Amino acid sequence: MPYSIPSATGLTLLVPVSVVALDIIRRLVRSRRERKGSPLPPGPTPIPLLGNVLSLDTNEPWKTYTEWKATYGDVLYVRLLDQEVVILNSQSDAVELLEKRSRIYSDRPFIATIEPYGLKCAFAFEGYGDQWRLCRRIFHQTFRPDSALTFRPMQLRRARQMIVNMIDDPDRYSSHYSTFSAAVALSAVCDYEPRPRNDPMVYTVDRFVHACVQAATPEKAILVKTFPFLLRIPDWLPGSSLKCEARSSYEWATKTVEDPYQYAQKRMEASQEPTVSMVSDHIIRMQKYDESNRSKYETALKHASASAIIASAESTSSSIITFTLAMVENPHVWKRAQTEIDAVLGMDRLPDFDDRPLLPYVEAVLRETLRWQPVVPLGIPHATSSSDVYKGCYIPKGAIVIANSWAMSRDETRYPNAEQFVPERFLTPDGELTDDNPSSFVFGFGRRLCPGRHTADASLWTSIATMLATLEFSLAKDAEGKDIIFEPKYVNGITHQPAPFPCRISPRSHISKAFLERVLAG
Ligand code: HEM
Repeated sequence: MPYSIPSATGLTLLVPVSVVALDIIRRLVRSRRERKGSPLPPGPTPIPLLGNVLSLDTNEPWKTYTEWKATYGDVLYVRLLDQEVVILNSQSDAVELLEKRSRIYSDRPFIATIEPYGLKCAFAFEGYGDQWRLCRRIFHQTFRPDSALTFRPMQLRRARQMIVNMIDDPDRYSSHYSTFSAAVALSAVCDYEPRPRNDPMVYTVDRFVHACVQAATPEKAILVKTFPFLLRIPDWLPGSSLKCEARSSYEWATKTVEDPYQYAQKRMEASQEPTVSMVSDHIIRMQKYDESNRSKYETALKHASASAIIASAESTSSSIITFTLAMVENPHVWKRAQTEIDAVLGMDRLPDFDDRPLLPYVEAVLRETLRWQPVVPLGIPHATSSSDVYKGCYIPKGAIVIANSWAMSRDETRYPNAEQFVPERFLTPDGELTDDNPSSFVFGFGRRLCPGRHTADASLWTSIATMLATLEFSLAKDAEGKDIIFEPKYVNGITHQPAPFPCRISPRSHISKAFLERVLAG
């Protein structure tokens, strides 16, 4: 065979690949030494260096992990290059480890895309330390259950405003959901009232979320982790698209952090009256700190505010899109919900939070929406801060630990025909609600449990109940009046939501824009 001199490109690739390979071997040897013979949890056989990367569906990894559950069980171990990952497929194991042993399981892993995509501003990705604690404390003061109750009138008003927008421009339903979801957070964070449509602050948040959300998973970060130079190559070289995407995401992140903060600051300066919002409350508290602590506090406040805005905008609107898809596919569900609503409320008023206990079927629709397509199917990955032994298996220090909500939602013994949208599964034969609530797994576990869940629950209930009371959902029609049948597609990343689909959303016969405007006015 003729001897060939490696090309410049070959050499350029050879160096980083060799460094990565040596690092993987070094870590694997160290991990084996530390285990002292204890087995790792069962899992698919990894191939040298790459581990299980090639057997994984990186677009919907939750499905692969759920399939592997059938062979390897509820707690399984996979390796993605050198990264050790433990998947928890059952709620009981997630509670056992992430809640009962939360001292070990509350860190976050290094994900190579977080920093370059500007996601460092979200404390959801912050390691388990003082900065995270401060952000979470600031966040909690605004979003804890009793404070979150004060948002309810605003949530009702925004949900009703959303219906006016839907009647005006039903085809842009997804944009109306984004406006509603961001409006709730922006109001709590900086007392900002977005315009009903085309609001600049909502636009910024939307752009940032779209730019970063698909990149922020350990499975998708593999490329950047393996070839970090991809973030440094010149714009004109092939392969620079990733760097450009990251740069654009970073720019939107900066605006998402700064704009709400500056808005609140300016309002405080301009207003004679004290303004009430997360940012203004903490700007006042901050005055008592010295210069260096104040700067730390200011960063934490900005991160707590950005986290609320990003998390609320993305997860709430994804859930409402999921609900819409379920209604279009299952018209008998919205019809049954409307019968319940009309019987309790009559036809001349809209649902209020006081009606909630009287509407068990609407509640079951909300629970089934959360279960059917969990919007954060793998939660946000946890990481171990020390090694552990669970059910006789060794869990390494630094392992990523994932609570697979998707697998929990597909548990056929708990949810028969799990792929179907069946709210009745949450009702007894007498029509009472059962004790089963998917909120017990879709919001995560332990010290990292979603701190926005009370606000999320109220936003989702009010939007779903108001939509059910006022709208009808059906398939869109083509030019010849035939139903447009479609196969749902999903946009996947750290979240999972239906991609836009054709549908017809129209007001019920007794609902008009004038009626809604009267309700809003009065
Ligand atoms: C349907 C709606 C929502 C779902 C399904 C959801 C789900 C989750 C999940 C699974 C986590 C990770 C928990 C863990 O690590 O174990 C999380 C974290 C978080 N969520 Fe939510 N969430 C929702 C809405 C919201 C809203 C509306 C807000 C803000 C108001 C919010 C703020 C946060 C924050 C700040 C974290 C990071 C917590 C930390 O790392 O300490 N979420 N959420």
